[in-house]
Amino acid sequence: MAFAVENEAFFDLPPFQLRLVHGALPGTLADELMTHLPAALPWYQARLQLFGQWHWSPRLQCWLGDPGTAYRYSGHEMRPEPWPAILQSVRECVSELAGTAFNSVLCNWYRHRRDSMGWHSDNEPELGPAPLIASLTLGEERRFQFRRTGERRLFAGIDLPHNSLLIMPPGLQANYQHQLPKTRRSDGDRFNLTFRRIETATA
Ligand SMILES: O=C(O)CCC(=O)C(=O)O
Ligand SMILES: [Fe+2]
Repeated sequence: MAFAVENEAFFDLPPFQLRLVHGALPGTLADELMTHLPAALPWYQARLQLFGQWHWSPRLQCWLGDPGTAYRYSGHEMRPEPWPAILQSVRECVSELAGTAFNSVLCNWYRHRRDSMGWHSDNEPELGPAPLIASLTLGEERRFQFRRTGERRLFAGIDLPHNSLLIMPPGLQANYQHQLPKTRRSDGDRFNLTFRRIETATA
């Protein structure tokens, strides 16, 4: 079930409710980010090992955070890069909307419709047992999908338009997985910034 109030929509993934805020950032800031994110962030393409074979990750990414927010991901210690000036007000705006003091962000750049992210949940131990994750989309609209952990059947899909913020509440990650599949529909650049709070931060 889904319903909308003014600039927000709510989606039930029982027993959790997701909140999608439309027009999350001032429009001029969202447009400015579209122009400047490619050069302003330290993007790279990761190499991933899958069933013994090495592949290029189907997207660009980078990890930003406060000092002390190192993070283990697929067995690698990820040292965050510092926050660039262009993201300071974005971080404040997203923290305010989500009511959470985020100290790190994973940035993803989907360059075209064949870029994607496979099924997973954001359940790294550094995030604590029940993290709240706030996911900001800029650029091309793409569909974000959910399934219950341990099931193959698709449970829900939510279209994430430009300048929207999806708030995934505490508890969701332990019970649902999500993915961003390839698509045939849209083909432009999409940036996604998933704001997180590393509970084990040392600084
Ligand atoms: O691109 C998205 O909307 C999702 C990204 C994501 O799931 C993640 O960074 O963990
Ligand atoms: Fe995720």
